[in-house]
Amino acid sequence: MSKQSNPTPVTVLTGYLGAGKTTLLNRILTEPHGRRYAVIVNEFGEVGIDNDLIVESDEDVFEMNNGCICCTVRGDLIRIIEGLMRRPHRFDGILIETTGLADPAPVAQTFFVDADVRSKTRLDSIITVVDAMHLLGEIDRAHEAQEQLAFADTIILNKIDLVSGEEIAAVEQRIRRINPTASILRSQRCDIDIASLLDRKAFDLDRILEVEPGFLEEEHDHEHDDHVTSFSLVERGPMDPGKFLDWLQMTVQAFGMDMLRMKGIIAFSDDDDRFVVQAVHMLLEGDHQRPWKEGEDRVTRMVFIGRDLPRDIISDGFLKCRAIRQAAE
Ligand SMILES: Nc1nc2c(ncn2[C@@H]2O[C@H](COP(=O)(O)OP(=O)(O)OP(=O)(O)O)[C@@H](O)[C@H]2O)c(=O)[nH]1
Repeated sequence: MSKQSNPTPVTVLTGYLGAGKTTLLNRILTEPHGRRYAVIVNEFGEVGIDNDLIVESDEDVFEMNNGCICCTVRGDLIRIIEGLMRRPHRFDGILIETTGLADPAPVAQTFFVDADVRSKTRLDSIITVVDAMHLLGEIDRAHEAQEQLAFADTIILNKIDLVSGEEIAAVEQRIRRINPTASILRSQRCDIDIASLLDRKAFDLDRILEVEPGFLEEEHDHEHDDHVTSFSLVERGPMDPGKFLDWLQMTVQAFGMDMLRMKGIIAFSDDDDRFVVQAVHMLLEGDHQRPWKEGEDRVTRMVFIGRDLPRDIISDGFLKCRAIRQAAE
């Protein structure tokens, strides 16, 4: 257990939309590496879904849903960390999962410019997860993805099952143009040695100051890409599984180019299990997750994040997938 005088190590998990951050977080929370973490999760979108996709564990998980961690909620981040520091013996480190659209600079800066936070914590590592299949298609127009790579000391080149050896080499080359020094680990579903990622003193302030000389001085003025927006769909009645899955497949095909990310928890008619759907562009996954709990609201919630997605069309199609109840019911 850490002594109070030792600063608590902080690991920041970043990476563009759908790269595999939650997959990595779930491994960190379940694999036996002998450390306990307090976890801070920030998500983009009005309806919280990420927290439902994180494995249930003994760890304390704090959600920050009221905005982007790198902009409006930084004060919240400081407050959460200060709260955690009042009970330092409950955990060995802090993990922060940022949204896919976060600039990691202001998050990292928090650990240097806030005197109270700086005295009690130590930024240990910035780990950036990369989607080997989609990075090259997005990187030139996604400023945030470039920042995430530039700030990383460790890059996890994930989803190597979806690309060829030559494609992996091309992605690595592109990463190296942005960040020549970070260690790059290849993975499938983030299957890396978790213990080797944690508490490793990898963050190097001197290197960051080379990349961004004003890092410690100014307030970072971060601008998000205005074309990337998000909307949510919520429905309290059950959905028809056949109609819903057909519609979703069609939607992903039709709008996948601009659909950066989709996630949903679906309540199907005549089904006692929650169904989880996720897409990154046209790659769609869906599976039963766990039974609905006693008293849990069986509500369908979906979040779409994309470039100029036609909300009305998607919403209309969604509503047509509601299960029709028999008049006798
Ligand atoms: N084929 C394949 N799919 C993967 C791999 N890693 C993650 N996925 C899938 O990719 C999707 C996104 O993974 P997440 O871990 O939720 O990604 P994220 O970075 O947390 O996504 P955000 O919600 O945008 O923050 C999910 O459907 C995962 O099951 C991989 O190595 N190979």
